[in-house]
Amino acid sequence: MSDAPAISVSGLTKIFGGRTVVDHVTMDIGHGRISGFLGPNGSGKTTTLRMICGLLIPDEGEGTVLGLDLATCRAEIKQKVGYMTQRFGLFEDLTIRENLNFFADAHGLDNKKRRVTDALEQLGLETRSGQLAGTLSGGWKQRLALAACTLHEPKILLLDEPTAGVDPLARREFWDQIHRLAGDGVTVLVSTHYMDEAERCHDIAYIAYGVLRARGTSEEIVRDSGLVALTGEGPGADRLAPKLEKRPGVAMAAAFGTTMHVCGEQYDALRQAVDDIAPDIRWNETEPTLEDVFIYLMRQSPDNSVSVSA
Ligand SMILES: Nc1ncnc2c1ncn2[C@@H]1O[C@H](COP(=O)(O)OP(=O)(O)OP(=O)(O)O)[C@@H](O)[C@H]1O
Repeated sequence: MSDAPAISVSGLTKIFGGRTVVDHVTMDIGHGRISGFLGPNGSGKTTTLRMICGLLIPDEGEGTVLGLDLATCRAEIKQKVGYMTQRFGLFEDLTIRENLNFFADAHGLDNKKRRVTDALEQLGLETRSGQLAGTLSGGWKQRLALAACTLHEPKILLLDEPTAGVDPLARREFWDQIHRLAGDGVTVLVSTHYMDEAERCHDIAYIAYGVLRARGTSEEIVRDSGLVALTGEGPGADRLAPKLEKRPGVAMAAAFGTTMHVCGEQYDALRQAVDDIAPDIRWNETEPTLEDVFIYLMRQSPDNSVSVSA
């Protein structure tokens, strides 16, 4: 395996109708890494994934995927990458096995029988291979979709919100599967809105309205944010958010159960604000969460997702 990153893009940009929806995104992803791709709706995650897998041509920027040039090798890249789109299309009135056979044929794969049998075994679906895909639960559908887009044994997997709307146990099992694939050397870039999933990634890229705002492990992202946080406990603590958010020094305030969680850029200013507003509440310093950082970054980023015409 070469030392070069599995995915390396620089200045990747996409413009739709005069609006820059991906704005000079630069990132590297190492082989066998699981990178989480997070950001508000409409921030350019899908568009970036499509450029990386060769489906969309960037308006600016360059990159390589498995050493192949994005500008000149799009056809080869498409063959080496597995891309699971949002609402990946399974045929509901075909059985599990028939769906897998279909995707194997669509890719023109050799050894179809072996590939489909292996996929069924990895999924634990051998005994149910004759079941109609339409009768599977949401979690199993997503696992079948993952099997369909890994039949050609891609070295890179791009997953676009693969577990949206799936229950926690099924999401956990799906992620076990992703970790197994990464253990076999597959590189994964996966978009998600779930914080628990972000924490299961080796590292994270956070994009807000086209601009990459943070990159690193979850610890690095929290540390680099420079945020500080306090948690308050006591009578009425959970109702203080509206008052606290108006105070200078308070970037965010939110109730968690009966406690109040506040964040700011400077400890002294944050402490002053909470002591002024709620001196009877017990305030303790806590670690900001990844979610705090993402909401903070999102609020600081100009929302370009709605075009305003004169
Ligand atoms: N083919 C297209 N033509 C015009 N605008 C587009 C096209 N595809 C995407 N967009 C716009 O580009 C922006 C980025 O969309 P994209 O789907 O990449 O965001 P996203 O981060 O994946 O969002 P979500 O989290 O909601 O899936 C959005 O404002 C979207 O409306």
